[in-house]
Amino acid sequence: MESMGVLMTCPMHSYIQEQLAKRFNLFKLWHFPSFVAFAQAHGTSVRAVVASVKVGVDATTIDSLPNLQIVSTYSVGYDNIDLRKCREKGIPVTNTPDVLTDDVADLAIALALSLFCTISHSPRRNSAPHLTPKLSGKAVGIIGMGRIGLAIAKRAEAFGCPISYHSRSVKAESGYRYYSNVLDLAADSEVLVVACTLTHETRHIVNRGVMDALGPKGILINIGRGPHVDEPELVSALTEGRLGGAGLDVFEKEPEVREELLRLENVVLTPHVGSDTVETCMAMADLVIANLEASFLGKPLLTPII
Ligand SMILES: O=CC(=O)O
Repeated sequence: MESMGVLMTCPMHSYIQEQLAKRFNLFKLWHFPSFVAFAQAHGTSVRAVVASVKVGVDATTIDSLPNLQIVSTYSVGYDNIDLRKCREKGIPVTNTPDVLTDDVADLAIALALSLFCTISHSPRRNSAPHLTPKLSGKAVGIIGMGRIGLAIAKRAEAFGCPISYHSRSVKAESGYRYYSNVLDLAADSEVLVVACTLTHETRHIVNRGVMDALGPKGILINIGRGPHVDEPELVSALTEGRLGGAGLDVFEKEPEVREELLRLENVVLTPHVGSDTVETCMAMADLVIANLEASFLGKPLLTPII
C-alpha cells in the first residue's frame, strides 16, 4: 500500500507518524507553506486524511481532494470534522473509540482527587495545618453516559460516590439516577463531570446557571471539550467564589489557556492529555491504520462514524 497517499493534518505522536510512513505515501501538511500549495502539488494523490483534535477536516479540504476515500481521526471526538460534507460526498469517517476510555476516565478521577485533596499544591510540612474536603462519598453528576461517562461512573462508585447523570436518552441498564435537566443534576451534585460529545446542543451546556446550581462547594471537571463550558462565566464563578473549583483538561480556544485560569488556586489544569499514555496512543494509531487498510482493501471499516 506504499503508493496510497495519506495526508496528516498536523504533527501527532511519533508512533503514528512512523507507522503511517512505513505503510503509505505519507504527506505532512505542516511541511507545506499552505493547504492550497499542498493541494495543487499533491491533491490528486490523497486517498485518506488523518486528522486529530488539534486540526480537523473542513469542507474546503474535502472538496480539494478529488480522490479522497476516507477521513480517519486519531481521536474519539469528531466535532472538528465536517460530517455534513463527508456525508454529501459519500466519504466515510472513522474515530478511535473504546481504546482511550480508561485513560480519560482515569484523568477525570485524577483531576477530582487533585482538587479535593489538593495534591497538586499540598502544603509544606511545616506550614499551618490545612484541611481539605474528601472525595469519597461525594455526589457525582455526569453529563454524558456514553463509554467514557460510564467508565467514570464505575471509578467514582469505587470511591463510594452516589452517581447521577444527564444524557440525551435514559440509560436504564446503568442503574444510575437520570436527570433530564442539567440544572437539576448540578444542584444535586458535589462534583459535576462533563463527558459528552460536543454538538450544537451541548455547546455551553455548563453555563452560569449550571455553575451557580453546583455552588460554592461544587467542583466542575471537564474532560470533554472546552466549548462545553462557558469559560468567561467559569472564571467569574471561580473568582467570585460561586463555584468551588475546576479540573480542566480542555479549553475553549486550545491551545491557549485563559490567563486568569492559570492564576487561580482552586483550579487544576492539564493540556488536553486525556488519552496521552504510551499504550493508548499506540492502540489509537493501530486503529487508525486498521481503518485505512480496511478502506484501501474494500473491507468493512472497524470504527465508522458515518
Ligand atoms: O480529546 C480526545 C479525543 O477526542 O480523542
